Amino acid sequence: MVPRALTIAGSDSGGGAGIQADLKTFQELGAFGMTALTAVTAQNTLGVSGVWPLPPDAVAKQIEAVATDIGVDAAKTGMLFDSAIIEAVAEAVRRHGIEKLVVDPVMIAKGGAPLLKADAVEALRRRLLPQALLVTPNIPEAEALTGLAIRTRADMEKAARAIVAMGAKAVVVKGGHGDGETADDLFYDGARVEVLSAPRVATRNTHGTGCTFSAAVTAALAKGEDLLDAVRIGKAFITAAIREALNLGGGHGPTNHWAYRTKSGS
Ligand SMILES: Nc1ncnc2c1ncn2[C@@H]1O[C@H](COP(=O)(O)OP(=O)(O)OP(=O)(O)O)[C@@H](O)[C@H]1O
Ligand SMILES: Cc1ncc(COP(=O)(O)O)c(N)n1
Repeated sequence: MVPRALTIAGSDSGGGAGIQADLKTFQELGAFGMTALTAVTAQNTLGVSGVWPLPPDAVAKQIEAVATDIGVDAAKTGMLFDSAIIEAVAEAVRRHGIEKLVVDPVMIAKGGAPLLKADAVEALRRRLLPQALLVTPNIPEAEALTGLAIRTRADMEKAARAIVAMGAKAVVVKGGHGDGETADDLFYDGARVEVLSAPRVATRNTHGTGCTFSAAVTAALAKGEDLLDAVRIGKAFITAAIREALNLGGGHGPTNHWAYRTKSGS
């Protein structure tokens, strides 16, 4: 069988984040990529200059179209923009029995532009987290979801436990926003805590790191990997992509989606 992966996310015209990052990542890992677009953004390495959300119905219809014909082995969500789109996605995921769901709770772009309305955090928490196999917040997103302040490893673990208590089966609290020697992510599935660590790369070219990581995990899940192995593959994929990040544009350049395939053995 061909592994089939769906991304439910926004478009980044700059190609480094959003559905563009997701499709490139799916392709690199040998999964057939499909999309349900939630919003169009005008965006480059310098920031976001426009956001146009799609009607919630249009998002639900795209999910229905692919799920009822091609089939979905695993799916991820990225930018969802508002609570009406979140409701439509949650309902479509439920109706089509998509069990391997990775929720990347995208809230704010690297340049500071909001990609989720402030009043939609509650819908994310209430409607989508209970359906998630894995949630992948960065530290500010984990703080927004839990109301906790996160400064230490113990804080990350506390937030991870709170997110699993909201109904998600597992969580990775990503440590990319820290400033230590290593970029450490904390995995928790209700039973075990695992820290995934990689050397921190000194680069400003980190546009789309979160999208790329969650897409790699989703592709690995579509291929039948178990959850922790899929997260390990995601970590190896994003580490290679950041190590070989592309110096494009005048701001935060994109990660390199082909680095895992071409460089990870070297
Ligand atoms: N400079 C870095 N060096 C190595 N790994 C990094 C670096 N920055 C982020 N990572 C890793 O990249 C992955 C994504 O984490 P990050 O915290 O950047 O996500 P994010 O903030 O959601 O991304 P985005 O800003 O694209 O939404 C994590 O595995 C994190 O540890
Ligand atoms: C459409 C879209 N989705 C997600 C992100 C987050 O990525 P980043 O925080 O790296 O800018 C983005 N910038 N644009």
